[in-house]
Amino acid sequence: MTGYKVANGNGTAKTNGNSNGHSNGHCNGHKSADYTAQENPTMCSRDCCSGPGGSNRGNTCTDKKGAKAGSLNGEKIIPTPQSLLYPYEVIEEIADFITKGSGMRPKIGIICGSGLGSLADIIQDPKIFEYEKIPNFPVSTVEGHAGRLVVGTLEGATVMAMQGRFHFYEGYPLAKCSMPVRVMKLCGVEYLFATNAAGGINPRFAVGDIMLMHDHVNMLGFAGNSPLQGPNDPRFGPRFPALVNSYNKDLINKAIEIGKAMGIESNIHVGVYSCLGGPNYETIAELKALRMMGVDAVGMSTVHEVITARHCDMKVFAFSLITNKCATEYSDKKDEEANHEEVMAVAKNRQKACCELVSRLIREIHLASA
Ligand SMILES: O=P(O)(O)O[C@H]1O[C@H](CO)[C@@H](O)[C@H]1O
Ligand SMILES: Nc1nc2[nH]cnc2c(=O)[nH]1
Repeated sequence: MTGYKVANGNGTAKTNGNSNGHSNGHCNGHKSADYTAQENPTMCSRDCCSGPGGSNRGNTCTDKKGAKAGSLNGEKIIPTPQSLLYPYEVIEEIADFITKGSGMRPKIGIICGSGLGSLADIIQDPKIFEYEKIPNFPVSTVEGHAGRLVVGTLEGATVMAMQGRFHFYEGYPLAKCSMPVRVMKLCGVEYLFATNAAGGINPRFAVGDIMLMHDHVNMLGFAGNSPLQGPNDPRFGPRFPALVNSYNKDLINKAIEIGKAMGIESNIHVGVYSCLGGPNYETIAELKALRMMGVDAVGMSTVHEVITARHCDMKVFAFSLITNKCATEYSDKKDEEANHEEVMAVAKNRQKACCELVSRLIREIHLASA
C-alpha cells in the first residue's frame, strides 16, 4: 500500500511506511493513506483518533505509548491530511446505511442552521436517523443542533436534512465538518440547501432579515485550512475546483421572486458571507476589516460545506438568517454584544418564514424536474 508523505522534522519528506496515518501502534484506523484503497479502514476506538470511530478533535495523538509519534516532544509529528479522514469507502458505507434504512435516494439536501431545525420538522413521512446511531458519524455538541438526519419528502421532492451541523470550533477538522455533504452526494443528492444564523455586518440589514448568499470570503482558507486538504479522490471531484459561480444564480433569482410573493421582499437581501473559526464572536476591529473586504454577514459555518458540495458538483443554494446586528463602532452598550441565546431566539421567531421560503423553492425545483 502506498503511504503518503510526512514531514520528518528535518525539512525532508518521507513515506509513512505503515500507512496508518498514526504510527503509534494502537491505531489501525485510516489504514488507507492511499485514497484508491478498496478496503474499509479498521476503526480505532481510542480517543486520540480523529478519523472515523475516533473522537479526538485534533490531529495529534496523546497516547502515552505513542507519545513519540504524535506529541510535540521534538521527535516528529504525523500530519493527518484532512481528505484521508473519510475515505470514499467509508462515505459510501454511511450513504448505504441511509439509503437502505430510508428506502430513498433523496435529491435535495438541507443543512439546518442554528435554531433552524424546524426546516427538518416539515418533512413528510420522515425516517429519522440519530447521528449517534449512524456508523462513523460525529455527534452534534452545539445547542440548537439536535443531531438527527431526517429523510422524507417535501413538496413532492425527496429530501434529507441535517438537523444539526458540525463546526470547526467544536474541534472537528473541516473535512469532518463537511463530510455529510459527501454522504449526501453518494445518497443521490443534487442540490444542497445550506442555511445558517449569522451576524449582519451590512448596516442595511435588520435582525430577522434573510441574506441569500451569492458569494463568500473563506477566512479559514486564507489561513491555509480547507476540507479538501490532502490527497484528492477524483471520484468526488477535481484537485483544483473552481469556486466562481458557486451559488446557483437561478435559485437565487427564484428565491427573490418567492420573497416577493411572500410579501417579505424588503427583508430579503443578496450578499457575501464569511466564515470565521469561532467559537468567539468577532471584535469590532475584525468586523470593520470584514466590512472593508465586502462581507455582509458573518458566521462560523457553511463555507466548507459549500466548497465540498461544489467539489462534487452539487448545485448550491444558501442563506443566512440575520440573528444579530454586528457593531462596527466602539460602544459600551452591552446589548450590542452577540450571544447564542439571542441567535436561537431570533431563529425561532423567523423559522416560519425560513420554512416557507425553503418549501416553495423546493417545490419549484421539483415541478421543473417533473
Ligand atoms: O452557522 P450556524 O450553525 O447556523 O450557527 C451560527 O450560530 C452559532 C453562534 O451563535 C455558530 O455556530 C454560528 O456558526
Ligand atoms: N461569527 C459569528 N457567528 C454568528 N452566528 C450568529 N451571529 C453571529 C455573529 O455575529 N458572528
